[in-house]
Amino acid sequence: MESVVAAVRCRPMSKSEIESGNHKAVQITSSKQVIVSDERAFTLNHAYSEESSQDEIFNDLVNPVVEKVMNGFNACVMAYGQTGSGKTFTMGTKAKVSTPGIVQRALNKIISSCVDAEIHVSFLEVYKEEVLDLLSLEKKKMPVVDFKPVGLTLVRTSSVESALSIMEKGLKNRHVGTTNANLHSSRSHAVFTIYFTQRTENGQRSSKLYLVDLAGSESVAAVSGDTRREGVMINKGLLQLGIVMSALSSAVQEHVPYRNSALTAILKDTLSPQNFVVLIACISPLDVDATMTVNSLQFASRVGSIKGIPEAGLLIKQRLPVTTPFKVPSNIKHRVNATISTPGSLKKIQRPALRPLNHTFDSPRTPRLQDSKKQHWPTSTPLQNVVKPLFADPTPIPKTNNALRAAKRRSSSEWDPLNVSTSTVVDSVTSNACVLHRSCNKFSIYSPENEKWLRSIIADVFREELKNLSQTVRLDGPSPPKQPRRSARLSKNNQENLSFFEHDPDATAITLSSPNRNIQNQSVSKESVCSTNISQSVRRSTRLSVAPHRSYYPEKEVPVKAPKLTKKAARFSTRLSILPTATPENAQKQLNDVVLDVLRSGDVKKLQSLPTIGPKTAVIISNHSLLNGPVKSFQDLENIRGLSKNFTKRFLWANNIILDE
Ligand SMILES: Nc1ncnc2c1ncn2[C@@H]1O[C@H](COP(=O)(O)OP(=O)(O)OP(=O)(O)O)[C@@H](O)[C@H]1O
Repeated sequence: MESVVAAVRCRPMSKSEIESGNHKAVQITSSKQVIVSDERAFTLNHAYSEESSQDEIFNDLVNPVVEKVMNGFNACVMAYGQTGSGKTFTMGTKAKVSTPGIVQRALNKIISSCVDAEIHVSFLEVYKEEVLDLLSLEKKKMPVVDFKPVGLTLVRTSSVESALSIMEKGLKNRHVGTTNANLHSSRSHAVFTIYFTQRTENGQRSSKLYLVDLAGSESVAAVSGDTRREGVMINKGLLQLGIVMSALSSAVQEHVPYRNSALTAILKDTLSPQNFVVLIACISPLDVDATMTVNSLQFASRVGSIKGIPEAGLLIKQRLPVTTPFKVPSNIKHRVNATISTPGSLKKIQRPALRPLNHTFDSPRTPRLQDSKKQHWPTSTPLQNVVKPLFADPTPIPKTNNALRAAKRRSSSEWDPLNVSTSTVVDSVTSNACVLHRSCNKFSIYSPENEKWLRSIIADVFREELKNLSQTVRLDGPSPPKQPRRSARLSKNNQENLSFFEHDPDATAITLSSPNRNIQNQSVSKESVCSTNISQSVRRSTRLSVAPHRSYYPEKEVPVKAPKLTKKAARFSTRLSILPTATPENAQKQLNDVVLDVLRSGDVKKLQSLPTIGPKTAVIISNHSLLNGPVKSFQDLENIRGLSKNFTKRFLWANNIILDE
């Protein structure tokens, strides 16, 4: 049996419809095909004509599903179609039906087949997007939490009669109205659920059978008021049901929007490929309903294309919890966390608990083996013998940059007795360790993976050994000259320089008069050198602040810059410079002559050097000189046109001109 079955059932025309002269537009051409208005053909799993009976529908479509429910599977049987197309008739969700529908037959089948099973029923409706419990007295609204109506009334039943009476009780609460197509039209989606529970040898088996009588899809264009609002909400629920079915039938796995409506939310349990779903599209045979018929058949075709693999409830319970790739099981969480370092902090390097073979190679910077582990190491190894000749290796160090740096490190840190670089020794020891490893296979002290840490260990060990060796050599034989501290060397040099200065100051002058230091010989004095020596006991910064080279270098004569004169002052100084040497007796006369000469020149620039003569006045005097010849005396200034009457008086006073009486 297929998990999703889509069938079509065409209702017969009523007497009134025949009398009114309606034409038939639907033809059931085979057990699976239906043709609408001789134009649209639909092929579904089953196609039932007007002559089909309730018994036939149940046996073909529902009976196999009921058997699956009794075997632990969930199932859903839905009647879908336009209003007045026979959904309620087919489902049997009507009180006092003349012909039992699917609900009655399913109850009869389940209750009569399984005596030892527990049967519960519930009945709810979805009206205007609200979920109402039809079996509660007050017809309470129920919130839907986690796709389940909270507080739904479940009634246990053991007989078909009691179950049907329960359903009829609920039907009294159902919203029913009148539409153009149906005098007793269902205005809500009704869901009658049969809960089947049976104890087996393997455990308890629970399953559900949803029997859904959907409200009729209808055009809301011709209606108004409450009916219109009801129609809008009904269509909304059906539209969302169609979207869910489309998502389920899609070849590409996509999000199924169960939450978009109350109807799809409460049917989520059963509307999935893991359950059995039977959709019966009820259609009207009338040609006037052809459009709605085509819509219903399209919906049924979509549902029929859903391919699923049903799973029994018991099997679902036994499935192991699925772990997503991002979810770390709690039992290994601490181990996973240990591998993730905090950003910004360095991961602590854990060295393996391996030690060099010679105990003299122990370094305080490397972990020590426990005694229990140490006893497995050989007491004497050839490593010591291999290493020893290295200290006497007279191979000269290649003067590369690295070698220079290594030499610098040696000179600054430790004495190197045989001029062997640390890196060379470490390289040699590492390679010898490799040789040793090959000869003693059971000790995996060296491998390409741990070469780095092995190098570091050997470097540490080598430094320690070098220290010990240098001490031994000092005890045994003459130790090499140890370089004194830099500060001591500097003070010694200064003392030497002092005595050198005392005995041969000229030689010092020659030394200091190198091209880099342009010093003159006579600048060096004994006093300055003495002051240098005295200052050795004070800080270097202090010594520098009173540096003796100040006395070596004579202070240069800084040329005195002349203050920048203003234009007027410059003119005045020019005028003074042209004054000849005068004596007190003829000074006034000479001044008068100089000023008069300037007036006679008629030069505009020279004229402006005189007080009270500005650019305009200079031009006036210059023009006058051009026209009438040079000015002969100071009195001529009174005759120059353009000058004020007081100009001559001001000019004479400003230029210290005193005329003879
Ligand atoms: N297969 C059928 N055989 C005989 N009569 C039928 C059949 N299907 C429907 N009818 C009759 O058609 C009328 C309308 O049917 P029904 O109430 O089931 O429609 P509906 O789809 O439920 O309408 P609504 O959506 O408005 O509730 C009823 O009187 C019913 O008896």
